[in-house]
Amino acid sequence: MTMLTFSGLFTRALRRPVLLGLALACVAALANFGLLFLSGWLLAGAACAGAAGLAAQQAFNMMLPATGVRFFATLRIITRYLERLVTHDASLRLTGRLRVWTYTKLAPQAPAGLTDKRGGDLLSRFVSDTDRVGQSYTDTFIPFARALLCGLVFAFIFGIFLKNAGYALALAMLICCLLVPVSVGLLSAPRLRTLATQRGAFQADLADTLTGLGEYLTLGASESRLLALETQQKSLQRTERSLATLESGARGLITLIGLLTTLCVVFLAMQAFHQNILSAPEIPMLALGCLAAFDVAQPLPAACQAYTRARIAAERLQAACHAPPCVPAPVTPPPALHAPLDLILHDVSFQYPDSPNPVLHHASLHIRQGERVALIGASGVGKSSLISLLSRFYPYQEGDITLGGQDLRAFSTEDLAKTISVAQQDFHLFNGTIRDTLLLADPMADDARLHDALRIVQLDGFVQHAPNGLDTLIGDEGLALSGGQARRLVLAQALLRNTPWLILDEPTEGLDQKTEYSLMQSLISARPDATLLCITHRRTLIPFMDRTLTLAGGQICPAEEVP
Ligand SMILES: Nc1ncnc2c1ncn2[C@@H]1O[C@H](COP(=O)(O)OP(=O)(O)OP(=O)(O)O)[C@@H](O)[C@H]1O
Repeated sequence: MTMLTFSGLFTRALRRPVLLGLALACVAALANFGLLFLSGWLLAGAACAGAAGLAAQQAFNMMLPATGVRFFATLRIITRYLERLVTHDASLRLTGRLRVWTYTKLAPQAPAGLTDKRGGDLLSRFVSDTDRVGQSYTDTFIPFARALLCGLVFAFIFGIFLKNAGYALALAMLICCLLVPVSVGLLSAPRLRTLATQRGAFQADLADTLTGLGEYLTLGASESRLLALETQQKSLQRTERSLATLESGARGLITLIGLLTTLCVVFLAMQAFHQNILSAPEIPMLALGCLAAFDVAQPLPAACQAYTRARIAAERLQAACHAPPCVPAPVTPPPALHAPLDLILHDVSFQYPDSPNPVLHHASLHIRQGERVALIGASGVGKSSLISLLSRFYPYQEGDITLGGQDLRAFSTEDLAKTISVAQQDFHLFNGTIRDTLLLADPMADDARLHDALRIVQLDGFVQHAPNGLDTLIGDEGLALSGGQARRLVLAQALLRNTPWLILDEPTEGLDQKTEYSLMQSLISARPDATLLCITHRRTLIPFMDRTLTLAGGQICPAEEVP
């Protein structure tokens, strides 16, 4: 069912290249058959003429069949090349479309809908599963369609020369093209399901291990982790070996059936020769043609396994992509925002999906445009969760939130990002240079603007002394930076976005008091008009704010009112 869904999605656009690929594959197979068929006749005919004396030698026309052999040999090479070109191009394009489709389904689920999914497994679905589904036409449809179409033609040609040989070939082809591959497919299916689960778990564990290698080393757990990965790798190899054994066993069986059929054809041809129905050169012609005919059946066991692999991959993709976004996308374009861009929460209640405890419980709040507000509260009370609500990462269950008088539900995360810049507490930095990191926030910013943002967050000195200035690499997750430097780089990104609202979650965590003071001073003088919501545990930031609110027990109230 899931494969059909994907077929419906993609075949229309790719029907032409897939059909062209199939036509080329059939021509290549027929050319291969013609080559051996004619070569058998030519060799035997030339030998017979040679043995029959000078007159027979001179009467034997070598030129025409030799030209035919050359023609088939050339045709086989050219059509095989073109078939690969066309089918690989089609399958790469299909994989590309599938990856775009997967992305468009996964992206709206982020971040809330992806918290229960493992990064390595998701990556494996995104890369390997899309690949398998994308290649299903070239790996499955084309080999099967070619085998059935060409099988019919081969049997028909044999039937022209010798009816019984045609029937024998048709029966053997039917066994090799349907019975053997389908049996392999059925026997492989449970193993392929196990393999998909094992591979997903292995890739997820491997990704986690590589990400947390430092932690494993410092915790002294690296050896046990490597041992666990090795055990997983071994069981993966065992499953793969059993699949390879099944596939090669089936290929062996097809070869055996091909040889037995050839013997049968030779036997029938000998009888026909004695009855003067066939000439002597036609016996090796039919024998070699019979061997060539089975070439199209050889890839079918692997094709059946490829089909099951693709079906499982399609199911895995559907499973990852089918979930609706945690926050439904607005159905109409976002309304225009007009000043004043006040933020008002009225009686808002929120709890995480599958969590019994509400984080916000009938909470209310009013922040006027241009205000600077600190939000404090005990750890785990829900301060960062409030940011997630304002970024539309999660839906709130009760109450209303408005920005500039407009309901927040009318905006998507991307719409809101045009008005609100957020520097998260748990940020992510991509591996790249300082310049790349900053340009993510404002791709049009010139060096002067980048340096200006770095100056405000007190990083200009560091960048000036860095070996490559703005082109210094920051490493994975900013590993080449200190915690405070990485946090300030994220702050610089938020500033570069130049939005009227700034929400900063613990912006000065990890900074000494002097740097913290300079940073806040230059931030406020650079953006005196910005509305600032600053979540902090640090009392040192409070003098920079107009007022302080406290979040406690799911409610937000002025700090002075907290008992
Ligand atoms: N994605 C999530 N799914 C379920 N529960 C969550 C999720 N994120 C946070 N929580 C829970 O929600 C509560 C509030 O967490 P939150 O991170 O908002 O607290 P906080 O006030 O920002 O804490 P801190 O000051 O330590 O950063 C916590 O009990 C936390 O366990």
